[in-house]
Amino acid sequence: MAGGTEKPEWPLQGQFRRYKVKGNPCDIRIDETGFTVSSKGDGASGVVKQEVLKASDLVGCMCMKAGPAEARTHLAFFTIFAYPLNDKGKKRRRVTFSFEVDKEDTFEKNLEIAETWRSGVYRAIRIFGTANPQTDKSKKLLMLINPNSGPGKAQQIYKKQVASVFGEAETDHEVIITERANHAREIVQSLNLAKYSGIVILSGDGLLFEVYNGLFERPDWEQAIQYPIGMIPGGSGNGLARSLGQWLNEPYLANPVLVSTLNVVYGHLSPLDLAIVQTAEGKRLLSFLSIGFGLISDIDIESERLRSIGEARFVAWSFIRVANLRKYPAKISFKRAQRKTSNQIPKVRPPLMHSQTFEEEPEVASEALPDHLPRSQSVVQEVETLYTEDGSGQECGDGGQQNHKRGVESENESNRDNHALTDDCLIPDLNEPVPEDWETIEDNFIMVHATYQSHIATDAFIAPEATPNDGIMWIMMIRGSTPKSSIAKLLLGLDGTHVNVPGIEMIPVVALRIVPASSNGYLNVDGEVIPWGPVQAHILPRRGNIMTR
Ligand SMILES: Nc1ncnc2c1ncn2[C@@H]1O[C@H](COP(=O)(O)OP(=O)(O)OP(=O)(O)O)[C@@H](O)[C@H]1O
Repeated sequence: MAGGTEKPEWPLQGQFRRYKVKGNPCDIRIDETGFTVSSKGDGASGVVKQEVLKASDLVGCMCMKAGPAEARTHLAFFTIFAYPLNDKGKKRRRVTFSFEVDKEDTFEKNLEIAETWRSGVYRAIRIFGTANPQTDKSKKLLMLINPNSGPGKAQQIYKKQVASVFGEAETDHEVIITERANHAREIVQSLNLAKYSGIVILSGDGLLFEVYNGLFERPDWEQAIQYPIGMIPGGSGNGLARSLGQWLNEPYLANPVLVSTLNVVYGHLSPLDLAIVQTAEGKRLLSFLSIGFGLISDIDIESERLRSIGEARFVAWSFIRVANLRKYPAKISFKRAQRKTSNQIPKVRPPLMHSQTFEEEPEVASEALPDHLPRSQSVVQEVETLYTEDGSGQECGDGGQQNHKRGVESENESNRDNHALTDDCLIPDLNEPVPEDWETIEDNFIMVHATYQSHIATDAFIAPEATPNDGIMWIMMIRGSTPKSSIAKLLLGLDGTHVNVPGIEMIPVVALRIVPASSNGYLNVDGEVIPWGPVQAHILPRRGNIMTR
């Protein structure tokens, strides 16, 4: 066994003293289920306290040497990092365990033992994850940060929250701060995808829309859109990150950034539904969130002027818009999905399993930790300096001077129609009549919004039954005849209960055509405006790959 006892391999068991914690040495063990530490109290009764961290809550392990204050220079140390749920399952918290390795006379030999434990921790993490494909850990991630997203805090979020978890998890990555609208799109259009294990967005949904459309515009788009994507919320519209939290039954709201960062460091890939949108000009766009017009779209677009207040902008603008309801004459056609019925209360998911910890871990403050050893691979990023793609350093804060630009009308002149799709066989061209098995509703509408994710924003739980990969677009439809009281109820709580409010129709579909009959309005795809006019979308079930736990 590691730690001075014989058998090296698996599971690892040993006895070590905890760094800077008084008391007897602890028995520790790492196996497929995770990490267990048993500590015996003083005295004859010697109550044994056991704590268990599930493998799925472990993120990494670091080996260290003694700091300058430590006289026993032959010691080595290892620290295990984990993010278990708290006892009520309402939040994830950081837990560290640091151990001294004092089995041998020399630092080098003790370090070897510490390294065995480090490998054991990563083995436990990997074994837990074998059921799902994972991102290729031998390559680095490309992280794109929009310094102007939402209230402009994305770089701060990276420095203060994301970089430390990436360091603990040895998640090698390269950061690019986007310099202007469409920068991310241009980067991914010509990116050597083989160089990276995936792309992580630290921003709002708008930057992911750019990335997906950059991938969609590549000649190899059919493979490119399957590229692993990670999403860490940093904008004012974070619908996908919130939807993933909902699906995974994570306590997302307690710490959205941590929960989403953990999705990235685990790097399991889950299939993600995407949709192809065809506009009247013959353009095709790739969408991962929603398409619609009317009330919610208007609120999303018009509240843009309040973006400095972050996600609260949607609520604030709702009050203004509901007082001045607009109605839009239009023809809505759709192919109904076979598998779901509409307007149901969502099923409650089983609670997550907890790691078994008896008390809040007395966290070892990072300054109290021994010195980190330089690692063989360059895996811990310097937090102060972010790296551009060519490797030249770029100080945080450089990239925020560009104006935030909305809309995709003019941005992609070169959007050539190279998407001769097998999937297009499903649906006719936009200027052809819809097939006979489609349904059509012609009316005045307060809104029509089709979403493939449960949330289109943190507070907008539009489609309670939607999961990221069920192959369904949920149309939420409100007709002009719906009483204002129903609309008010809806906007007071887009919390999933709205599906039972009279006048709110939820229709599961796989394809949708919108033909507006009014001269103007906002057509919204993933929070971006596209030109007002006929448009249709169809689902590409499970075509994307999103990083999840
Ligand atoms: N450096 C930059 N300066 C200005 N705009 C940028 C920059 N980088 C990216 N953008 C643009 O900002 C848009 C919105 O970004 P994002 O979605 O990340 O933030 P958001 O606050 O959530 O925005 P939204 O208003 O779309 O919800 C992106 O579509 C992108 O085109």
